[in-house]
Amino acid sequence: MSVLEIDDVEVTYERRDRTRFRAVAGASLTVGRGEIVGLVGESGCGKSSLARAAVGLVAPTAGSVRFESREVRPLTRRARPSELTRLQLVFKNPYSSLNPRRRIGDQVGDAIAVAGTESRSGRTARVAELLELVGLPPSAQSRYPHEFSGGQRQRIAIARALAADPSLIVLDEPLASLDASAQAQVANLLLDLSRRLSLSLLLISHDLAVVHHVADVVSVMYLGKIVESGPTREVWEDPRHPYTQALIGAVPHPDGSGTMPEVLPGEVPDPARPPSGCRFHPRCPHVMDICRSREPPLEPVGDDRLAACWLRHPEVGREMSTLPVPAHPRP
Ligand SMILES: Nc1ncnc2c1ncn2[C@@H]1O[C@H](COP(=O)(O)OP(=O)(O)OP(=O)(O)O)[C@@H](O)[C@H]1O
Repeated sequence: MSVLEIDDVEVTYERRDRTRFRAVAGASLTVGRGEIVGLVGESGCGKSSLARAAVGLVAPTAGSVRFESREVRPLTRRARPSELTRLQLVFKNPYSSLNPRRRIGDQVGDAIAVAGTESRSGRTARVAELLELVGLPPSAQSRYPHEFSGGQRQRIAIARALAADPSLIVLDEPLASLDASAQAQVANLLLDLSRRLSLSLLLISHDLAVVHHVADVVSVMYLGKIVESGPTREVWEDPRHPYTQALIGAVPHPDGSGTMPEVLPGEVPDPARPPSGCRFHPRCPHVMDICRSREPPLEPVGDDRLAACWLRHPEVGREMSTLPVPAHPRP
């Protein structure tokens, strides 16, 4: 059963010069109960915008979002609707979401009080329990945010999200500001929490290696669209979209030898002026004529797998086995 259903969502912004553009141009994804779904793509592809639509922080201009079978309506200035308590968001920068002048115990306690998941008398014990769940000692309660490392602050942010007894946490680049060892620890913590609490996670990251380590299923986003999705292991082993191939090719090797030579030329185009046809065509090493004029549909390319690429289209594409797949690090 799905916890979150994002159906053909569009998110439109307006620039200062009044031009409107779609940062999310019709994206769908689902998160099953206890499942970890990764959403990957370069910076500017619309991942955060989709995440904000998923939790009701921005109103989609088209499409719908359902959480636990109920429509997610954009939040107003009033309190967060109670049906959204079990849907939590953890932001990119854990420091900015913590109050520097309040002790950690009080901040986690506040989150419990807001969610109403524990009576006043049971709150202190619950704070200690939540901190323990994220691997912090009870003594952390009496300390202030600046006394913690980036990885510990992210753990505190996760503890606050857990205070609401969520069924789903959306994490927007939770590891981006951390060093490699803290990244690995927090990634393992997320895996562990998801399993122990049957917690669903939507993990947003520009780093496919992180998603490969943690997520059961992955969706790859490019310039506002999902271009590939499927079980993470299969996508990692056998990517069907040239963009996914390039992202995998750009993952640094574990031996520290750095990224492969330029596999993804250029940058993500301005979403206000998306390329015609397939949005990826100006950067695609396999571009064909049709790619410049017609947008490829997101279609099944095997069990539980989807890709939006003319190369995969039975009537248009070549056989996928003829495509070179870049070497990538083995887990
Ligand atoms: N509030 C906003 N107003 C106008 N444009 C915005 C706004 N938020 C994001 N954008 C633009 O929308 C596009 C998608 O941004 P978004 O943050 O969703 O992408 P992303 O893939 O999460 O990238 P990043 O990791 O850099 O945040 C970008 O071109 C960005 O500049």
